[in-house]
Amino acid sequence: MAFRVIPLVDQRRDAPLPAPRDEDGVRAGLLQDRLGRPLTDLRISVTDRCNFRCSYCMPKEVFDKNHVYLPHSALLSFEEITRLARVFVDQGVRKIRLTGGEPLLRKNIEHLIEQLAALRTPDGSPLDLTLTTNGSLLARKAQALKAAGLQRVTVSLDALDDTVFRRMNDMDFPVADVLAGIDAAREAGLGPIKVNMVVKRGTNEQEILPMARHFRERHGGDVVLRFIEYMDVGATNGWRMDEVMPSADVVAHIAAELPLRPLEASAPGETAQRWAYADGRGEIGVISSVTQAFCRDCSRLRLSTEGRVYLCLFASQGHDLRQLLRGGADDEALARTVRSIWTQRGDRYSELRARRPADGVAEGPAPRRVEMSYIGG
Ligand SMILES: Nc1nc2c(ncn2[C@@H]2O[C@H](COP(=O)(O)OP(=O)(O)OP(=O)(O)O)[C@@H](O)[C@H]2O)c(=O)[nH]1
Ligand SMILES: C[S@@+](CC[C@H](N)C(=O)[O-])C[C@H]1O[C@@H](n2cnc3c(N)ncnc32)[C@H](O)[C@@H]1O
Ligand code: SF4
Ligand code: SF4
Repeated sequence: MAFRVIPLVDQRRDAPLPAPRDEDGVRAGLLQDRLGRPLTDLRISVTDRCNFRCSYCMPKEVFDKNHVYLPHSALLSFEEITRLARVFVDQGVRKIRLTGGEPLLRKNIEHLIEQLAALRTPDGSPLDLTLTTNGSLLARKAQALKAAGLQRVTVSLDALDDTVFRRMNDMDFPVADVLAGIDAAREAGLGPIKVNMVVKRGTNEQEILPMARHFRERHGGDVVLRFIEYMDVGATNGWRMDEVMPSADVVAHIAAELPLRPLEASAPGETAQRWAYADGRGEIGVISSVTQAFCRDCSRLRLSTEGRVYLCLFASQGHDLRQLLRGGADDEALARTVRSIWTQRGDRYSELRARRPADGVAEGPAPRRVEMSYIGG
């Protein structure tokens, strides 16, 4: 596989902040973008570092050689993150996901969780506060995360077999420790727990059925396993269409042994299509970002570790809020900027890519996209 080296500077190109506008895009009290999509979901990257080197995300050949990680001074502090989160919540955000990189590597992450858990929507409701983790530190941190106010976790796990797991994440880490993390999260009450498995054809598709059997037999309906199509996100993973296993194939593969029936979406804009086991013992989800794009309902905004706002996972430029924040902007100025950014948004990368199935790559945004570990997966 050929890897190109993308120096950090490419991740830091800024889109100019739009001139603040007001009222446009605010309909029925909801801030909407140019395609009528509300802003309800904020994903915050708390670190660009990780202790895994998943080939589809942070390939060792790039991230252990020429990659420059953010210096500590560039990172938003917990107070800065919370202040921005409050501004987003006032604009309609109802769900906050902490991610990265590996969010449990960020020192004292539970202090940030405490601050975010105290936020309330304008009608006084708590937020849906969650976190995505590779599970490596979860067994030891689950109780503290729960005590700090985290509601639930999503754990990434690509295989049950140690050899296949290592092939995916390029680290010598036992699957048993991730499974212990999932058990600890359940015991701590961090449910409903979701387990995300990226399927890479030729690498881990033989693990689909063992994973389905394991989670249904051990956890029944308490853990929802979701299969994710391998995406062409970032610029370093050497993505090829022939390594994508379409969700339809995953569903057919499982249903041949364990019959499935489709379920309704549980929330508008949900990334996963849900399927129930016909015998009632739990459900699975499939996230078909490549073969069945879901941009139409995309209500997600991403805040990078150093305070840049990205309107799409495949963006190549962000809007720098840290500069405004550290330049003394008050909350109303920040809110006006957020409204302007969102109301001018028209991103729908995956939909555009799907229209060009020949090579699977859209013309849309510039090819040098930011990495998922930086923007927040
Ligand atoms: N193309 C695309 N893929 C996404 C987007 N959001 C999430 N994904 C993919 O879906 C995977 C799972 O997303 P999660 O982080 O679990 O978020 P979620 O599905 O919104 O989470 P729940 O609230 O638990 O349903 C991610 O790791 C991505 O691979 C998105 O906006 N665009
Ligand atoms: C970037 S990681 C960050 C959080 C944490 N380190 C983890 O792995 O759960 C978030 C999610 O992105 C997914 N992901 C990363 N690269 C991907 C790709 N190329 N295609 C699909 N999903 C990807 C991972 O599987 C993981 O579930
Ligand atoms: S997917 Fe998560 S665990 Fe894997 S390299 Fe990316 S950030 Fe790390
Ligand atoms: S490709 Fe961009 S616009 Fe489409 S669902 Fe993903 S983040 Fe949203």
